[in-house]
Amino acid sequence: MDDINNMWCFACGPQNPIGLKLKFREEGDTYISTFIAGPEHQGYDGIMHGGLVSTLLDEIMARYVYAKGLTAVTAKLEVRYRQPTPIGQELRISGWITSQRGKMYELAGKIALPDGTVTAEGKAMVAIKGDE
Ligand SMILES: CCCCCCCCCCCC(=O)SCCNC(=O)CCNC(=O)[C@H](O)C(C)(C)COP(=O)(O)OP(=O)(O)OC[C@H]1O[C@@H](n2cnc3c(N)ncnc32)[C@H](O)[C@@H]1OP(=O)(O)O
Repeated sequence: MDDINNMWCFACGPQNPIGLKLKFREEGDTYISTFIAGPEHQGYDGIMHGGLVSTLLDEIMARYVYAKGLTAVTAKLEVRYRQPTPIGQELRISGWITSQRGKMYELAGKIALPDGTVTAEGKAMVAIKGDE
């Protein structure tokens, strides 16, 4: 999983022509990204496809562990779709660590609209690969 090939990550790889090209920053103990979905990301008209909503949550949580210098993979992902996630509005995607036991991190995440409405929430177990 070297970084050269990781440049093709569907969610964050800058070289992936059909990827989401997410960028990230850390605010306190929270990892943040933003995304505006287009019609190419929708399922039903005007609504982001649920699989891509879960991709955003998966990425913000697993990549936070990766950003801490660890090779991390998602072992379990749970998504609660609270209400439709619209296209054309800036989505704020955030993730944070809730616990750690050995090589397993537990994280939570959410997607919020500019007015603060939460459209989806996630929980993940993220495993560290190898001897890190
Ligand atoms: C610039 C570019 C950047 C690029 C940056 C890129 C960031 C990309 C982020 C994307 C994130 C992804 O989508 S990653 C892709 C999707 N995920 C994957 O492909 C992962 C596939 N699964 C695996 O590789 C494996 O199953 C692991 C590593 C998760 C676990 O395997 P393992 O290491 O052999 O561990 P194993 O012996 O099974 O279990 C060890 C302990 O963990 C527990 N455990 C294992 N799995 C689970 C589970 N799902 N839920 C609860 N507990 C679990 C076991 O009970 C055990 O506890 P005990 O008995 O010891 O107490």
